[in-house]
Amino acid sequence: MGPDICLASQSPRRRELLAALGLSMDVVPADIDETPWDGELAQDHVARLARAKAMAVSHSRPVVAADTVVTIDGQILGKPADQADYVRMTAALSGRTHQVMTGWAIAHAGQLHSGVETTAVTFSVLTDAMVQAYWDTGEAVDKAGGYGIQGPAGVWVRSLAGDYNNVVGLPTAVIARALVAVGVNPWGLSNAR
Ligand SMILES: Cc1cn([C@H]2C[C@H](O)[C@@H](COP(=O)(O)OP(=O)(O)OP(=O)(O)O)O2)c(=O)[nH]c1=O
Repeated sequence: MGPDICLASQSPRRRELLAALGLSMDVVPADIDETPWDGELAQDHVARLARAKAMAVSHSRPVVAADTVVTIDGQILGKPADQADYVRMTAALSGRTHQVMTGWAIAHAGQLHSGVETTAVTFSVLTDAMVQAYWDTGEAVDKAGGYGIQGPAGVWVRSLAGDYNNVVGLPTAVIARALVAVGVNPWGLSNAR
């Protein structure tokens, strides 16, 4: 019968989140340009990239893709280019509330289902020592906004509103509902709301 889904992502976090739901999958990363367009809003950006990733992969099973950014003051924070970029990002996030937006898309049988999920995260004030110590762990580089909530940077969080998994990279509750709609349903969920 083959796997339940195809995951169009190189992110180990996304693979783990979907595996934790009990889904089996083929992994076929989609390599697309992730540069925001001039003036592009964060929610439009993540929606566009998630759809592009899902459509870039062809597979007989539903193709799941996502894109995550951190946004604050109208700025899109992707993965830091270098340490100076990371320091700039953490300065913007320190002691304040930012939004983590994940665009998701499921391509199947010529149809595309997609959406954007937002989680609000409030950080404590970050000291220079905290920012340097976290950089030294090496965890900042491949993460939107320069932090991973699931690791040592979890201690920076004062409060969170929304889906925690969405911050890690996939809004699993919403994705599960969308998968049920395309016929993947290992959970016995009905389509009733
Ligand atoms: C904010 C935050 C981001 N992240 C990660 C999730 C994503 O992997 C990454 C954002 O980059 P993305 O471009 O969304 O994903 P990716 O490049 O890792 O994988 P692909 O494009 O193939 O799907 O940041 C965390 O792991 N924890 C966090 O708290």
